[in-house]
Amino acid sequence: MSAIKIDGKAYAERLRGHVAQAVKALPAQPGLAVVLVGEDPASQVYVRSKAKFTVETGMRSIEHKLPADISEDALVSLVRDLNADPEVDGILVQLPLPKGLNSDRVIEEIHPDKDVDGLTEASAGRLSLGKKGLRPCTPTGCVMLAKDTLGDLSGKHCVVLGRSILVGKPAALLFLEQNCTVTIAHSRTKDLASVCREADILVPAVGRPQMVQAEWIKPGACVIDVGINRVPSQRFEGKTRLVGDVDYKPARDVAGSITPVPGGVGPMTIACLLRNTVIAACHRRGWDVPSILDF
Ligand SMILES: NC(=O)C1=CN([C@@H]2O[C@H](COP(=O)(O)OP(=O)(O)OC[C@H]3O[C@@H](n4cnc5c(N)ncnc54)[C@H](OP(=O)(O)O)[C@@H]3O)[C@@H](O)[C@H]2O)C=CC1
Ligand SMILES: Nc1nc(=O)c2c([nH]1)NC[C@@H]1CN(c3ccc(C(=O)N[C@@H](CCC(=O)O)C(=O)O)cc3)C=[N+]21
Repeated sequence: MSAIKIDGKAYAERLRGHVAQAVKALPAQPGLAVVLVGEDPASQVYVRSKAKFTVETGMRSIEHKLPADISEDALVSLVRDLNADPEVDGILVQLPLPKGLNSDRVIEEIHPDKDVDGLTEASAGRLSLGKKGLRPCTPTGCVMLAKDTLGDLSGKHCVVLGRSILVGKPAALLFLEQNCTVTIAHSRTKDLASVCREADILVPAVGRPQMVQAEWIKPGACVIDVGINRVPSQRFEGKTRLVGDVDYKPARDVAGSITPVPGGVGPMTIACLLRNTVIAACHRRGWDVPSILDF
């Protein structure tokens, strides 16, 4: 039996359609500011597609591209200007920042009401306390795909592999919010294979190409592969290709459902960012959040 392929690309397209519909019904156009520091090629690709989809869904995209040698104070002062700008509803500072810039300090400057990445202390605190707030995009995308595939997640055992601030830790909290029984595994976990094999929902977010083997997967489990790893292509010399943290082909024979890479969680991250921008705009400007954005 081959696993159901969870089509994150199609789900993300649908979600962007809902965002566009929501935006049309608003009294004014939300704006998303993206700050890119330096010339990292992967970051440039992401920022370009964020801007493209922001415009496609009817919102305003405000892009700030800054040289890698910008001072931390200048960057902080840009974030403060964006906080004060009434036309800006969401602020995203693309990570990682070039060496020498303290990303903690810069992120902490973002006003929590505009924190569409969900990375400030205020947003993280609200998530961990179960209060309303902006939730991190990639973990939200993971929950959406799992719910779309499995329905109610109550009582399911979810194993999150990785505990980063951007992905693993918030993913664990969001699956907990769905009443899952959650295990967080990481580099010090003993016998990863057996821990993973307990999972009804397995969420690898480690950044190690094809680390998760078919034998680590409980037959029938739902696998949400967050990893995005660029490796040399075997077919074309000098070219690269994207692979996840899961050894996809053999895993397909064991899992009940699985996200591909590319075309899985990646596109969901951007769609959730757009959704967060609408939610932020509604909260800030005193509008009701359109119910079409519920999931
Ligand atoms: N699809 C998307 O939209 C996104 C994808 N990503 C991708 O997700 C992956 C993870 O990203 P991110 O969380 O930022 O990465 P980090 O490097 O910040 O975190 C990796 C986590 O994996 C754990 N880990 C590393 N090696 C092992 C190992 N051998 N065994 C067990 N655990 C291990 C680390 O454990 P410890 O804490 O103990 O060191 C850490 O908690 C990357 O491939 C990244 O590209 C990231 C963001 C968005
Ligand atoms: N402040 C901040 N917030 C982030 O959310 C953030 C960040 N910094 N830095 C980098 C990571 C990574 N990330 C991705 C977004 C989209 C895809 C994506 O769309 N991937 C496509 C493929 C894209 C390709 O072909 O390269 C897919 O998986 O199908 C991947 C990864 C967001 N991140």
